[in-house]
Amino acid sequence: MVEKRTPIPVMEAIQKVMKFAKEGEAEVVPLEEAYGRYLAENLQADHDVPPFDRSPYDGFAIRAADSALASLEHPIEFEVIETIGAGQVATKEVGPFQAVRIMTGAQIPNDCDAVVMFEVTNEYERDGKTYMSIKRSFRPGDNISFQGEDTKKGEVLVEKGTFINPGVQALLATFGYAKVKVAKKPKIGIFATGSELLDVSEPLAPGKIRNSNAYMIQAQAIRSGATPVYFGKLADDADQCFAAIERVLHEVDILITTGGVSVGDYDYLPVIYERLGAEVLFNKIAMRPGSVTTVAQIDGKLLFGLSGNPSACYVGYELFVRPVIRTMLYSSKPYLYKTKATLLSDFPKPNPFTRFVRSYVSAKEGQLYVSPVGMDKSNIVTSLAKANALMVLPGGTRGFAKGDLVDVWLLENEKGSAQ
Ligand SMILES: Nc1nc2c(c(=O)[nH]1)N[C@H]1C(S)=C(S)[C@@H](COP(=O)(O)OP(=O)(O)OC[C@H]3O[C@@H](n4cnc5c(N)ncnc54)[C@H](O)[C@@H]3O)O[C@H]1N2
Ligand code: MOO
Ligand SMILES: [Mg+2]
Repeated sequence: MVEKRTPIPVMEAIQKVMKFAKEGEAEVVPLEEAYGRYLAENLQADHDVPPFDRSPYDGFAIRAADSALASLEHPIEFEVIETIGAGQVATKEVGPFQAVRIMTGAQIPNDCDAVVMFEVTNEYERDGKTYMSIKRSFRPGDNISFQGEDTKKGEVLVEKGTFINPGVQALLATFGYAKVKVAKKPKIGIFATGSELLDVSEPLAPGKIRNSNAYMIQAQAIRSGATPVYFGKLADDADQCFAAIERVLHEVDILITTGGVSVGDYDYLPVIYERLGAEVLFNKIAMRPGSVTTVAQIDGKLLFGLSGNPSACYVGYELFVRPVIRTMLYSSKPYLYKTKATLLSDFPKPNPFTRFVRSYVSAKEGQLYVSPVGMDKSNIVTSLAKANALMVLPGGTRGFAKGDLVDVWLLENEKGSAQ
């Protein structure tokens, strides 16, 4: 008799899995290799930026008070006593009506408190000395880029768990992080099960299909910040699958299998979990696709039995595996980024279960729009290539119409959501 499974709500299933999600380990990498990783500690400013008052322009540093009486009719003359570029510091004291020729980025000389851009000065030589004159007054602080105006010493600039993008990379360099503490990439073991599966390079044969899930999951693993370890494909043979899974389990942080989790004669994963002594957290979820997604744990290690159907497998990874990975990578927002978008076409299908429609979200004039990207069936593979979001249609709804505002979960957004 066919086993009767009781579906649980999606959110409940996610919570059951997340009970086993814990922070991973950290490692230190050279700054050059930090891009694309996740910070294992807060990035804190260990000095003010800029570290000294500096000139934002090429011009002349002056004592503002000397310019107080300058006007169109009465230009004020300054003697230029020195020239400094960025990286140099003034060596002379600046007295009344004296100026230092200063370049962008150079430290403001001690006695000066304003900078005059070249464009508003008149520069000339007289008796072997250099002078410049100005026709307006300046206030103390005019055209100065002040110490600490960018950031103050001690400020937390980027939090632990943040994806290191080129901007974070710049900050790491600014604060002298030649080596960066990042989250170690979790190792995700992958098996594709199914006697029908061909290798990518094999020609099609009757009844057979190429194994696409293994490559899709490897890419999803990398996208979520993990290292995939592909162990190959397994025929639908309980003993062979059990032996292979048992052999590699200790080598990885998480193990994913695809296929063989439903109620078919050759769906052996349920038997394998039992033989391993693993606790099955759930084996039926009130969602489409991916209703057969099964998750088990053994000594706290998670085993994800993703569906063999490509769309179901894809959605199963993003909903259940990704937040576990992101938690290991120290994120406080491990879930897909959630927002809302306006539906661009009717979606009349009723939704007995919560439906995750592979979709494309686009922005136009400040508004987000969403449209499904292909046939909405769990065995469809082509829609996945175009999807950048999952449109989430709650269970118990009777379909949606063009113009409705619907929930969308973004697949390619690094920020994530806290829940
Ligand atoms: N009587 C029932 N039958 C089915 C149920 C059910 O509740 N009662 N659930 C259906 C649903 S929903 C899904 S989803 C599938 C899940 O099947 P399995 O996870 O057991 O996966 P398989 O049987 O091994 O394969 C299903 C399908 O996917 C193809 N496949 C498998 N692996 C790959 C791969 N690596 N790359 C590409 N395609 C793959 C496979 O050839 C099958 O076509 O069960 C329904 N049945
Ligand atoms: O697991 Mo199935 O994807 O609900 O079609
Ligand atoms: Mg099956």
